[in-house]
Amino acid sequence: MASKNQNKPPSSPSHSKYSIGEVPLDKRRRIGNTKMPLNTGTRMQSRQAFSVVNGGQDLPPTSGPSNNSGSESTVTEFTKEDVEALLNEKLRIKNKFNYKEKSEQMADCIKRLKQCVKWFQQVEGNYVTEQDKLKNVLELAEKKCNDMDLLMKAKEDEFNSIIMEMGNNLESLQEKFAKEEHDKNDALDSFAREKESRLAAERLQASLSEELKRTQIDNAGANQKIQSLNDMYKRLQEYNTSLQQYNSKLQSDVHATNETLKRVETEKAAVVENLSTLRGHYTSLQEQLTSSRVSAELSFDISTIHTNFSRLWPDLRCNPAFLFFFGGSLIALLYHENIFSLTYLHEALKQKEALGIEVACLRGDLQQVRDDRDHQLSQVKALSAEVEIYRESTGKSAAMLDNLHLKTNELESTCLSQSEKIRRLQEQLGFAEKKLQLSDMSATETRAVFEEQKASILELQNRLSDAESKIVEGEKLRKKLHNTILELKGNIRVFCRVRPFLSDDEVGTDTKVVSFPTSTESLGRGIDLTQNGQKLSFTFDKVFVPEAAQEDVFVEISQLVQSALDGYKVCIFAYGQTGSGKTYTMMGKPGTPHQKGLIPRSLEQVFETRQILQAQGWKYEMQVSMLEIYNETIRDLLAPNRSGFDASRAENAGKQYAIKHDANGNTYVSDLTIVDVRSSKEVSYLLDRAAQSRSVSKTQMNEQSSRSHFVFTLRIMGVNESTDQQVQGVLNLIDLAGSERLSKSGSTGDRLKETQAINKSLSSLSDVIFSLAKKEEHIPYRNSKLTYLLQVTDITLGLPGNYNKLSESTCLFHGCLNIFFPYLFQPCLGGDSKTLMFVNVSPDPSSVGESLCSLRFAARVNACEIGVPRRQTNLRSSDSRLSIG
Ligand SMILES: Nc1ncnc2c1ncn2[C@@H]1O[C@H](COP(=O)(O)OP(=O)(O)OP(=O)(O)O)[C@@H](O)[C@H]1O
Repeated sequence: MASKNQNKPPSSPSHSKYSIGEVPLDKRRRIGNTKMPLNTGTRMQSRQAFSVVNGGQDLPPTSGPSNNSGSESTVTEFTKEDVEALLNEKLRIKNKFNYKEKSEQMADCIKRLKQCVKWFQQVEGNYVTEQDKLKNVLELAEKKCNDMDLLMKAKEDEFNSIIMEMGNNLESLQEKFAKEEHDKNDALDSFAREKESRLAAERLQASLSEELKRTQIDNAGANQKIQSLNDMYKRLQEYNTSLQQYNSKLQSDVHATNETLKRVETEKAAVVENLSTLRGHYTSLQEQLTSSRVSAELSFDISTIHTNFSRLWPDLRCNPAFLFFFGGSLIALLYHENIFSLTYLHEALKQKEALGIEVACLRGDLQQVRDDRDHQLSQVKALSAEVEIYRESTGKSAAMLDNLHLKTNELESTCLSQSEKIRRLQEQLGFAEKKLQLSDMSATETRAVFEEQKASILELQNRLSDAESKIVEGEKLRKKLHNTILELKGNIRVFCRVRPFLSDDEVGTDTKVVSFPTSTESLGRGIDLTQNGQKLSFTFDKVFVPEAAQEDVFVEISQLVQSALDGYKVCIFAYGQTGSGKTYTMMGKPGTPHQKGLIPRSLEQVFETRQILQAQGWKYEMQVSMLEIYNETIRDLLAPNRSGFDASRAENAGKQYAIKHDANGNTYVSDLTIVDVRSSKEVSYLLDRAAQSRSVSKTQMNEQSSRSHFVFTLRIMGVNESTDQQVQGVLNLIDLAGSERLSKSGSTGDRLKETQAINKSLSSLSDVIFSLAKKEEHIPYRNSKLTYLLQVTDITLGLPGNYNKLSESTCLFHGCLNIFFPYLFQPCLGGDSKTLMFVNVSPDPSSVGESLCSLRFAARVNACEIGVPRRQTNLRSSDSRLSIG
């Protein structure tokens, strides 16, 4: 700028000249916008002074007002031309020997030179004050920055605790919600059951009512039947009674008839006896008559007797006793009065006739009696038959009666049972109605409880959504803070890890080459290396002592892994001498889960966090690729049927695995296998496969030395359904091949070639990093496959819109399907990525030289700033295509 001004014509001093106080103005603005005070009045004055010095020829008249003119304390400003003019000024003396004029001119010149020196001193003083001020400002800014850092940490802790609390709240709310849901379901179930039972009870009630009606009708019919049966029974009883009365009458008649019959029999017997006696008497009397016909007088008497007798006869002839008595008396009389009977013979004959008549009468009577008797007997027989019939009919009627009784009893019992049944049914109906009422009440209660629960669920859901939105907000804030902190820490960070002594290391050496400072400032961050008695100190972001466990190391990088899920490109690589523990740090020790390295732990965290973020609406898709760079050749470690080192060569012979560019300037590796993964187990399986395929061999320094750079890439694509946000993060985990000195390794042949390739690529890596740090225009990424790949490690799909196609096809053969697609890559090292370098160091004194080289390299990397990380987020576009970061 100064030279530019020098070329301008002196006629326009306002353009060509500038005040020295103004020159650093731009600079000052750059430093901190703190303006130096410009004394315009003083400047004008000095210009006037100069015009005086220059004889008023060079400078135009000042346009501004002149302040403090003539003041001794004012300082005149000088331009470069002024100074040069002053220095080149020659004395204009006409007379060489006019010493007075000469001395005057010289004094004037000295005066102006003094003014110039004074002005320079003042400018310098201004610079010093400005510098001090700037220093103060810088200190203040640093202090502010530190305060901010502390504040950020405190805020982060606070937010972490809030997030945890919210997480706990969410969990408890979710539990509560689940419980409420469960209760609600129970209530709904019981409500449905109650409803069902109510319906069943109603159905039962209806059927019971119908049955009751039927039974009532049956009952009415049965009652009518009973009534009619009762009537019939009564009638039958009456009939029975009448039959019994008739029977008893008949029996009494039979009895009376039997009595009469007996009496008649007795009378008959007596009459028969009398008759026989009378016959005897008659015979004797006939004899007597024959003999005593003589006596006529007797006839008279007999006739008298006969007359008397006849007179009496109508009264007595019906009396058998009289007849008997009369006959006997008569016979006795006749007998006793035999002597006198002749007299009365006639009368006797008359009497005899009368008796004959009487006998005839008696016979008639007897016949009559006999007839009566026969009649009576027939009557008795008829009665007996009737009785018999009656008895039979009585028996029948009894049977009928019994039947009737039985039937009545049956009917009564049926009636009773039906009454009982009706009673029971009525009871059941009452119960059912009560139950119905109860179930109605409980249904109402359940409904009320259900409504309450619904309200509380709604409230809980609202609270849950509030809590969720708070969590989302908190999560956003956490991410922001987390990434601000990471950015403040620097986007390339260096961790140093010292491995423990191994059995193969030099033992018995008294000198410990690696030590760790214990001062508060360097604790956990410093490492001292002693070489040839000289202690060299290094400071990194973190230094892990040999005793540090894998878990301790992972804790320190877990936040970086989280960044990959938040949509950042993250690159973690292990650098160091061969056998210093790079593979152990990245992969861990196979077969010992507690010694697993950062890669498996990172994947576990990624998948665990994915699970947690799912609750916030995030859905992630992950893709994995693994490759190695061996002797400047890319090898696909997930290529199909790749089981061993040699096999891979044959298998992948046809594959290009070339890093290419497309028309958009994107770079991709062709033919690389990408596998969709859904769990850390799947990735572990792939890692095992890759480990088996890696180029490993025994060296003097390491039993199992990795002869290649191993690049593990996990591409994370996240979509938040609720916020329509998308993130694309990349996690690159790289186990570099170990650096080694050719002299020390003693490699020859293929091993020598390997070692040379490794060393070349590592030196290219350091070149790239330092070029980035220096912000050079040209970054020599292309000097090695490793740097070219690190520049382009963010694997994305080559063809927009192919993602869905790939997902579909990979899902079909999910697991270990190999798909040969071109994949795009974006800058990883530098650009907008977050990079962490592990420098692995061996404590072995024989490796001190190598360790020093590694630490120096790491220290230089630590001092670099290689870009500002940028998060790859998008709002989902309508065609749901994932954007490429
Ligand atoms: N922190 C550690 N704790 C226990 N053992 C370790 C640790 N670091 C490394 N080792 C052991 O040291 C040996 C060499 O480690 P490793 O193979 O990881 O080195 P490397 O740097 O990967 O070597 P190379 O570059 O040759 O592959 C292994 O046997 C490993 O188990």
